[in-house]
Amino acid sequence: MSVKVAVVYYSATGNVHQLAQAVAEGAEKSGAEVRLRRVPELAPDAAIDGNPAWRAHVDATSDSIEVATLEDLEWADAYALGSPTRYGNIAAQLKQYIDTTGGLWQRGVFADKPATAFTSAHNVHGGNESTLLALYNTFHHWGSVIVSPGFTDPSVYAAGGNPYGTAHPGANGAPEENVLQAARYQGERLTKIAKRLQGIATD
Ligand SMILES: Cc1cc2nc3c(=O)[nH]c(=O)nc-3n(C[C@H](O)[C@H](O)[C@H](O)COP(=O)(O)O)c2cc1C
Repeated sequence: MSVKVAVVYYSATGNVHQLAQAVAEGAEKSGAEVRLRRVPELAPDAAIDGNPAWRAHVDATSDSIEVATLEDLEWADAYALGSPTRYGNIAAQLKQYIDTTGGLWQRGVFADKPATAFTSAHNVHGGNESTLLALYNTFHHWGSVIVSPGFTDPSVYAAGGNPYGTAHPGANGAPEENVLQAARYQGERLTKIAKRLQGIATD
């Protein structure tokens, strides 16, 4: 018996996409069945075309990554949500998806399930933590069990020491191995806690 993890994210220029892949890898390595899903792009083409990196990422992932549905959340035993930091907050694309979950919430689909979050901003102090805490606000309402990394593994320190969740400063370029390793660890930890909550033996 394996736990099922939904990694659901929005990414405009690819940083959060890479973190999401790493979280998914970590969860899979720990024995989870994983669905890696992107939420729909809502921005108009005029905005996307104004940033070549944004257009390139949209085109690169439109066929290769499946779009998240509400059924993915119903299916999963655990959640990892990722968003770029937008003015210190969640990207509207991911928030729009979250704001369609009222029916699931009413049925208690999210209750008692572990959940975690990750982000990328441009700056080290550009609002990473406020974005993560904003995502955790949703988890409180869902009745989920928040599984932040804390300082429970050396990879957290090596990636800058953020106990709230993996946070990549995009000013440094694409996420490097230290940050990807912290994201993998976050996926592993989420899976471990999900197994414990389900009474599945784990270390
Ligand atoms: C509208 C907008 C708002 C942003 N707000 C912030 C911010 O508050 N702090 C920050 O450090 N970076 C900010 N950024 C930069 C992105 O968070 C950063 O480039 C991030 O790494 C993008 O992730 P992605 O490649 O997954 O799209 C903003 C970018 C845009 C387009």
